[in-house]
Amino acid sequence: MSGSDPGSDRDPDRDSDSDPNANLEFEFRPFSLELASPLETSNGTIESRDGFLVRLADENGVVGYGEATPLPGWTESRDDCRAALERAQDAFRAGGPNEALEAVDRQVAARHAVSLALADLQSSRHATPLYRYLGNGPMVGRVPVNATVGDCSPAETRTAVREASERGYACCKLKVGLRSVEEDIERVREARDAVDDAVELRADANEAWTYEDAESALEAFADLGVSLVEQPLPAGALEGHADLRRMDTGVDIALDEGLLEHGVDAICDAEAADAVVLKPMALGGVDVARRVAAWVMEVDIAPIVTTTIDGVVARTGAVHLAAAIPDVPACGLATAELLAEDLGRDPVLLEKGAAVVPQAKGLGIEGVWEE
Ligand SMILES: O=C(O)CCC(=O)c1ccccc1C(=O)O
Ligand SMILES: [Mg+2]
Repeated sequence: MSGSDPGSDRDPDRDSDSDPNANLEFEFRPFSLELASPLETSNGTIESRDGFLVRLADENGVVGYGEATPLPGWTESRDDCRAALERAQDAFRAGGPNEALEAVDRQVAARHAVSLALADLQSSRHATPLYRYLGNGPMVGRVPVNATVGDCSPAETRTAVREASERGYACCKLKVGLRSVEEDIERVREARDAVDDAVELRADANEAWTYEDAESALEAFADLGVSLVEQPLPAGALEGHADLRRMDTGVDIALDEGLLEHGVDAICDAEAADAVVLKPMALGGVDVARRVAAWVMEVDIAPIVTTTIDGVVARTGAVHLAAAIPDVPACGLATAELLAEDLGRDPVLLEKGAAVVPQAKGLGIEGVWEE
């Protein structure tokens, strides 16, 4: 974290006059959010998102919110997440923020919630929007976002991409890999045909393909002007992805599951990616994701921020993260519409293919706890 560390000067005899965190209240409670319609990916169908909302409050009434929305395969289980948050609560009361973060160090969704609540609280105290606290950078009005199109028929793909472009999206990401490569190529052909060439098309195979599948898909996708394919091969296949890059089709290779499995160093050494996908919920927080972004940008790998279809608290955190990254490419942040319900009012307006970044203090979230 680039801001001042909320717990570094903690006094063992916690004195509320000198330590603003001495009497912080730490609470959390469960929630369950249904999706508007299930999101089909080649790794399974997401039907609902169940997690925990965290709330910190200090004696002056300053509040910080965090969200832990575990997704099996990407994060710890819901049970492990709850147990970790219970430990964090105890550690918070006995020690302070640093002890709480330590208690959730290996549970990424729980760490996401605790670190986000602290960052929201701290940036609120400084009357700074979270993204400026994270990045120390300039004011940013909006970040570009992609529309997310789940697996569906070629005709439905055409309609979904056309509708997204009519709503102003300049980038659409199609989930692929559930159908044959031939049919996915057909879907991309329909998508390409449905919109102006200026609309960027991406695909996300979520590890579905063999090397041969990926070769044929990339060749066809290149002709259809697809800009990037996310995780064509299984996460373990670092060399395979490097080989796909060396085909030099013009289609960029992004690693998502592969980043979580291998980390930045191994990806750089293998020259396995043009871009990496940063999911704060799976990386352990927006602070961790911000550091990964800075690191990969130094070696010319593009950081793309996405959610795991999170509630409004985590989603807004991801918008702030994207706003803290200079010249961020289109990010997978238009996921609110995939949910049938939410934790509270959304402070992020989606307009013409961009997320309008909240400029209020902290996350800019209000009214998610009361109700
Ligand atoms: O990136 C997007 O457009 C939306 C997010 C998304 O695709 C996703 C959502 C949940 C779990 C995994 C993924 C993924 O990128 O693979
Ligand atoms: Mg992905």
